[in-house]
Order: sequence, then structure tokens, then C-alpha cells
Amino acid sequence: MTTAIDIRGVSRRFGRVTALDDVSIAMPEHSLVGLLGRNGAGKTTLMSIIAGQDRASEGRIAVLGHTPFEHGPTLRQIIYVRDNQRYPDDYRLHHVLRIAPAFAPNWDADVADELVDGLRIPAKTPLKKLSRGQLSSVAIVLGLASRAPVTLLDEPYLGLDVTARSLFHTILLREIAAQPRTIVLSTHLIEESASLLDRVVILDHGKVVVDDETEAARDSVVLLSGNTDAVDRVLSGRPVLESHTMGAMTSVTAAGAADDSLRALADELGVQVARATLQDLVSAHGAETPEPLELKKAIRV
Ligand SMILES: Nc1ncnc2c1ncn2[C@@H]1O[C@H](COP(=O)(O)OP(=O)(O)OP(=O)(O)O)[C@@H](O)[C@H]1O
Repeated sequence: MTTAIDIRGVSRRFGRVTALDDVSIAMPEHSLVGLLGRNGAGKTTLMSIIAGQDRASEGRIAVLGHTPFEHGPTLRQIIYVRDNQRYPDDYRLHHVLRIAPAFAPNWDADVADELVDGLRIPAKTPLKKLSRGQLSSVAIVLGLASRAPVTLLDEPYLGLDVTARSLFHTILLREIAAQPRTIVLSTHLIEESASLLDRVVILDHGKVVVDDETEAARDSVVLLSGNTDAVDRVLSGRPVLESHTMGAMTSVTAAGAADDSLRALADELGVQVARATLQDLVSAHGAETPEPLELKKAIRV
């Protein structure tokens, strides 16, 4: 498996803020990677470095074998569309569509036209007057019609209506099949994009806390719910990432797979065992460290 984006020991500091802290990730070629995590986790900072628009304070990065920063041939292989893309004041859609092919050697005008129609982007309105969702639609046109070998989509769903999101998914999947590419997609609409993602990277406080295939990542934790004492017994010392207690009942997201012995004990004690959704996983890794259940029980007494 070839690595398209190779990130080794990357840190990025802004004054006293450490936005990325010793990040190492190998993103395989032609995979669709979800870059997930809480607000401020470091997703945009990492995308900017992959896109060659920013430099790491430490560490190194290779995109298709080269450091992207100020390396023209590599930059031409990358499209980066971000949530706050800015355009000159007088720009309308046709300006962007005319200029884009100069920056995107694989530009496909038919894909662009199909998206412009389907997403109902107004042609005559200055871009600075477009609604939030319409601006996201322009970014999606650029992101998909560029057919760039490395496509970075930062929050592509912001403000998009449900029909537009569905069209984006359909064309994204069709486009990947027609011309495979490595895609990094950052979003907070996790369940909506979960079925698209081959892999997930979850950042928290600038560190990688999950980097795995999506299904394996979901199986790296287990959800338990039931009587607090019974849940505590089933946990048998497993680390708890997130917990909620209401009265005598507790639900937890705990580290580790749901093996046979856990299931047997849970069954015996009347504790429910469930598989985590991707959203459960992201939420758990972004949660503050919960108090031990022992302490919760003590407080209740
Ligand atoms: N230019 C900058 N100067 C100072 N701090 C910055 C700068 N850019 C980012 N940061 C800080 O770095 C951290 C990571 O920010 P980043 O934008 O990468 O997060 P994010 O995961 O994309 O968040 P969100 O989901 O809210 O978009 C935050 O604490 C942010 O305030």
C-alpha cells in the first residue's frame, strides 16, 4: 500500500498555543480519510500544513513523496477547500470557473457544470453575497471538479441543505470510482459522512488519539449501560473514556473490544452492550476524563 500523505512527528505552535503535538500519520493512497475531533483540536492546522499553506514548527511531511511547501509540482496535485475560502470582492461564479483550470490540471468542466446545476449556485450574484450553504457549494465544485490526486475538504457541509449533502455524497462516490484520489475530509457531521470514510483520524488537543480503519476504530471501544454497580463490575478495570450517570443508572464508553468474557458477564448482570457509532467514538475521545464510577457510587451514598 503506497502512502500518499506521510506525516512524521509534526508539531505546530502559535506562540504559547500548541495546535499540533508530535503528530505522525500515514494516509494511504486512494483512501478517504475522515479528520475528526472537537473544536480547536488541530484539524484545520493539519490540513493547512498538508496543503503547503503553512509549515510545521517541528517534524516533516511528504505529500506524494515531496515536501509540499513552496514546491510547485506538488502543490498542483493538491486542492484544498476550506470553510472560510475568500474571493476578490467583484468575483462571481464564472470568474472562479474560468480561473480554476489554470490551477487544476485535471479540471473536469462537466463535473463542475453538473454540480453548479444540482447545487443551484446562482451565477450572477457576487460570491461575497452568497449564503453560507451556497459558499460551501462553490467549494464543493472546486474540490470535486479539480480531480486533484490529493483533495482536502475542510468542513464541506457547512450550511448545506439535505438535498445538497446527498448530491455531494453521490457525486463524491462516483468521482472516486471514476478517478481514484486521496481525500481528507474534516467535518462535525460525523454520522452523515461515516459510511464514506475508509479511515478515521481523531485529534484531541493536537494529538492523534485514533488512526485506524473506520470499522476497526469503532470496535476499539464498547458502550455499556445499566445499573452503576453492575456496569462497574463488567468494566473490571477497563479505562473509561466517557460516562453519564443518572440516579442508579450509568452508561459508559470504555476502551477495548467487546470480547466474549465481557459479553458473558454483562449478560449475567443485566448490563447492555452496544457497538459504538463513529460519533460515540469521537465524543468519547473528546470528553474530559470522567470520575471513577467508584467515586460516583460513593457520592450517591
Ligand atoms: N494563526 C493562529 N494563531 C494562534 N492560534 C491559532 C492559529 N491558528 C490556530 N490556532 C489555534 O490552534 C488550535 C487548533 O486550531 P484549528 O483551527 O486547527 O482547530 P480545528 O480542529 O480545525 O477546529 P474547528 O473544528 O473549530 O474548526 C486552536 O486552539 C486555535 O485557537
